[in-house]
Amino acid sequence: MTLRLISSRCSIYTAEKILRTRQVKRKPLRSLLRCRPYCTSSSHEISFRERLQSYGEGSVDLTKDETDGIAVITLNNPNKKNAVSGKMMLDFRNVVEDLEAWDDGKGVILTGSQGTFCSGGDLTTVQNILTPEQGYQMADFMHETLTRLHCLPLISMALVQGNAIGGGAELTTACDFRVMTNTARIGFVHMKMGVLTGWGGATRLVRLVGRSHSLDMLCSSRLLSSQECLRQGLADHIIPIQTPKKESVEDHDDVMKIGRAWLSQYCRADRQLVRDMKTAVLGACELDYMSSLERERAIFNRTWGGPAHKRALDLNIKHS
Ligand SMILES: CC[C@H](C(=O)O)C(=O)SCCNC(=O)CCNC(=O)[C@H](O)C(C)(C)COP(=O)(O)OP(=O)(O)OC[C@H]1O[C@@H](n2cnc3c(N)ncnc32)[C@H](O)[C@@H]1OP(=O)(O)O
Repeated sequence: MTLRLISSRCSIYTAEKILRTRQVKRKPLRSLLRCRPYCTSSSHEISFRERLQSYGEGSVDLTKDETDGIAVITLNNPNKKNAVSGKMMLDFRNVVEDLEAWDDGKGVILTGSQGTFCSGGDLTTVQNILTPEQGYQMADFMHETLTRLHCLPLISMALVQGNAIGGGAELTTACDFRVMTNTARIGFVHMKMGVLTGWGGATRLVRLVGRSHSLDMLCSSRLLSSQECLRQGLADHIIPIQTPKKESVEDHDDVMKIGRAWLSQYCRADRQLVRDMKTAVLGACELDYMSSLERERAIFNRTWGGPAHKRALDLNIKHS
């Protein structure tokens, strides 16, 4: 029943993943539903969405380049360092749904406008949804959006300039790669703000950097330099910025060009191959060993003897 409800809004594969995410330690679904403290019936969800919409600053914008198959999601609320308002949470969901339907895509870049990434939840929106029930609904909504982003068959990269703070730091963990400029910082400042990670960041961070590094990053609330992020395995690449002063808006285009080129190195193969390889890797991260092998076999079988395979064989390639 729940699977059907979710799958009316997204692919079966994504729906399976969302359910799996919700099944804490493989508990039966029924016991998980008993754990959910608040009713999330569709009427509750609609009124919560209306509430989010009323906190209407900023936008989350999507551009899709059909030539190279790379899309860009831009968090756009520059007066508040791209803090995510209620409306932007809704925009974000629409953007992810759009990407789920984009069959021609290979990669996606998540970035912020005007030389900075994101300063977390918009504190005005936060002030207006402070009841435990509203907090739960907001977390549930963002968990689903970010799980669906994480599960896209596109190779995803967070391009971090300036600061990724609180929820902004959590957003970076929903991507496959994190590329930072040398002056950028990531800070899981939640505990300093008296709250836990509301957008699923702790769960994903532990999978990225392990238990002790995660506890260090989460419980210290400190801002991590790009060099530290690289050392700890949170960042994958650093883009050097020439100017020693603060990053400016003018840098943004250059940084985007370099970031895009960095992601493109993984998007050179045929569109379907890129998507299939991402799906296989995702399965290996999220499924048990045997299920992942089964999925990998099925995906492999789609490529074997296909046009890309035959073309490569005809070329008699030497891998020097
Ligand atoms: C589940 C997610 C979780 C939650 O929602 O509870 C979180 O995200 S917790 C973290 C919440 N975010 C913060 O606490 C960030 C607070 N902001 C800062 O620390 C700084 O503004 C910083 C480091 C992001 C940027 O510093 P900088 O010196 O470059 O800029 P300003 O401080 O002058 O900021 C400019 C302007 O933006 C406003 N601003 C910044 N962040 C937010 C925000 N999250 N919500 C609303 N408004 C924000 C800031 O107040 C300034 O406004 P102004 O009117 O010009 O004073």
